[in-house]
Amino acid sequence: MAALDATSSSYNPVPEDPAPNLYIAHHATSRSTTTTTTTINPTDLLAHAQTAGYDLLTTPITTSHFQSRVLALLQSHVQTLSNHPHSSDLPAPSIPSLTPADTDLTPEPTNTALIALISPWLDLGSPDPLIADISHQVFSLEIAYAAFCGLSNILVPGPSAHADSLQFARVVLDGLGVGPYVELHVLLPMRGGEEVEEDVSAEGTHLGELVRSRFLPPEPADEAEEELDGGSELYGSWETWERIRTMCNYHTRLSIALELPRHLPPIHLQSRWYSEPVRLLIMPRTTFLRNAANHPVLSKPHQIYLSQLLRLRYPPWLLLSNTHPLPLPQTSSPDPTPAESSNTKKTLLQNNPTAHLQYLRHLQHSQPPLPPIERFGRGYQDYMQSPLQPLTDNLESITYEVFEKDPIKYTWYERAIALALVDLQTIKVSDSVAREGVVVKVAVVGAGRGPLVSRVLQASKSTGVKVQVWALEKNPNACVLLQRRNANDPLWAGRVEVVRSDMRSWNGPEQPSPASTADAEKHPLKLDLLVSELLGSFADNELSPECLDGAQHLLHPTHGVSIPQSYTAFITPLASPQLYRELLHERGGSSSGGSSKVGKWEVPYVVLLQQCEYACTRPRQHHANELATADDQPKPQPQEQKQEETEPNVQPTWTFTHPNPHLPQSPNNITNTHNTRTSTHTFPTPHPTTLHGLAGFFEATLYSSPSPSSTANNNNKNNNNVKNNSSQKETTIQISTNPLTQPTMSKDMISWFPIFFPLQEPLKVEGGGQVKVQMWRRTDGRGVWYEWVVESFGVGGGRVGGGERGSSWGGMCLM
Ligand SMILES: C[S@@+](CC[C@H](N)C(=O)[O-])C[C@H]1O[C@@H](n2cnc3c(N)ncnc32)[C@H](O)[C@@H]1O
Repeated sequence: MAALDATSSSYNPVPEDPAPNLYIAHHATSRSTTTTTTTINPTDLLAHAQTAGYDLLTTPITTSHFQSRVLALLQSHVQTLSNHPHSSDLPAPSIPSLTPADTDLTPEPTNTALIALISPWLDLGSPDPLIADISHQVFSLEIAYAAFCGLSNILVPGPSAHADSLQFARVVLDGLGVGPYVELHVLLPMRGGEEVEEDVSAEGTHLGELVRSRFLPPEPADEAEEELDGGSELYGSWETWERIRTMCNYHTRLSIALELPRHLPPIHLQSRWYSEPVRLLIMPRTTFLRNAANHPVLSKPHQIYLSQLLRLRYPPWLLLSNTHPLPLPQTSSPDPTPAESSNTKKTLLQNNPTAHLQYLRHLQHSQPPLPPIERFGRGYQDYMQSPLQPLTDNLESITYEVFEKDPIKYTWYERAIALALVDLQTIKVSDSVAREGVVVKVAVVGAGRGPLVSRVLQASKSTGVKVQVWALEKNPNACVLLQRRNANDPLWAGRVEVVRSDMRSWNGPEQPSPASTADAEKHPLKLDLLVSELLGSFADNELSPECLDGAQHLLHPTHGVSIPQSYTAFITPLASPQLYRELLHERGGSSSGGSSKVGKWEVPYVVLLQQCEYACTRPRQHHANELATADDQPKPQPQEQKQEETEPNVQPTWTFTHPNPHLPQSPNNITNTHNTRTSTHTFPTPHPTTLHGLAGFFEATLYSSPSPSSTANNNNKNNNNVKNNSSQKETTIQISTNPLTQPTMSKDMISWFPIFFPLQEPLKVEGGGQVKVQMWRRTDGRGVWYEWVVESFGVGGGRVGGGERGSSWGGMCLM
């Protein structure tokens, strides 16, 4: 069991569902307070923007006066170069410090609501060293002055078409060093080969136009080469970003300002950007359509994408770009005549200066409710926790309390128990032992505070099958509650025998009362049903196999049933720059913040995955457990719609079955080698990507009944995870965290978040290449750990990278 660490003080058990946070900025690419008006400075303009309903405002750092000064300096230098015999030896001119005429910014307390704009006429990453140098100097001056004035969010125009993106990245890295608190947001289009509107509308001379011809890269040699470029162009902008952030070593203060185009790119590319740190989302006027009433609206795909982004733990800020000038207060005029007044109303309707803003506010307040797992895990999205170790540690009551909030798990267990009770009764009745009414002997092993014990008693009541119940728990503190509950809970009514023991050392139920001693002597007391919930996010990672092996001898050898009967772990490659960045920069040397000796790369983490991408997809398949009727299908959530045609390629690793028919007898099983596992996987990778680890899930069969007609099933006609196909004569209750099967097996179950096996080095994979994964479950008889190796292969099959072995040996689960 592994979802929330409930001991965290920020855990809120009854989260409400307020509108998502949405900060909206007014952005004008040509805003220049000195050229449009001499009276309005950025501070006053911000006040007007906030009065109009905006939260934030963008502002240039320097003025057109500064631009003219830099251009004049550059031109004079170029002139000198042309007259100079050794022109290449001359250093680039130094840009003098800013003067009051060069900037309208002054330090003000309200400046935190301003987003500073690096001059769009710079050519950072220019192939011409002179232009690159001048641009770099201006860039540093602007960042330094913005930081001085208290503006910490800075929008940096992305590299121009001919720029060297590594040179650009080098400059950005320097910029991050200029101000210790500034956050740089690099402006990029979603699709490669597209220009952002910002560049198109930049005013004045762009330094890129002044690149000397000898520095321009050669034109593509022939058409074939052009075609080659065109093939990877779709991901071109993302690949530029990938180079920038790799060069900047996943800097925590570096993120993306993404421009949303009028036509969104394919869903796989949308998903890619979704997984990246997009902090600013630029919405030019052209992103909007007009509805029948001539109001600006977003297309359905834009709305869906925005909804996904708004559900993020830190939704991006929206920049409404070049929609309308800010409404400024008018100078007073005499009252209008009725005719004038009517005309004004019409004009306002047609040309409402905040229509786009109002529409976005409307979207903000009409978002669909969050699914239960997101509501439950709010604030924990992409937050990595070390898995629980309920075998070695004794859990707190509050942790059990959080488990017990699951709306699905316990109900599904009760249904499985009811099915098993009915089947076991049938078997025992047919057995000559039971002549005067059958009693099914049930032990809940690892009973915690007793919720599964209650479910056994409830199932007994609903099916009419008599039970004798033991509740075994090794946590002495939980045993106090179990005993108290047995005394006080009317359902328990003193009928439950509480046993404080490790299940592996329990010798089994006591002999029955003297009245039936003769019977007991003939038939040693064995359990009919063993109920446990020892599953971790990767199924077997909390040592359920080892614990249940140790209790297997308690079960009746021919008809004894374990709930769960089996469980399988699943994996898929994951791209998650956020998790990688956090591990790299924000975690100390160890997984638990410093006190433990375990390296932070040496443990798998339990994490509610959100801002990530399942990097390996395949065409959508029909899953065996999906129901035929569309009505029963869960309505797709916005995030799931990206899986309309493709789905994550999630593959099974290994399975454990209980009771294990092949369990070796002592002393062999002391070594535990029968519980080691190995799996090998190949994942075709359709699009270029960079992997940061593996995501793990599980599916468990709680109980699969051979009987087609069961009371439990008839009582639960509405449950959508019951396979009841009379031709197969099977009724199966399953739970799942696998994203492919969870919606049909156990939708809305919240007890388990996925597990994440990190890669210490991000692994690049070509579009059309393959990822090979090997996983091992290993043991030395003292503990259990995992090892994982991920390799990338190119389109031609050659090995591209990877191969380092990840291992959780240092943080192994002790047996
Ligand atoms: C995930 S909790 C489940 C508690 C409860 N059955 C429920 O579903 O809410 C697992 C419980 O098993 C107990 N446990 C784990 N290993 C055990 C062992 N070897 N013997 C007895 N109890 C064990 C833990 O102390 C913990 O209370």
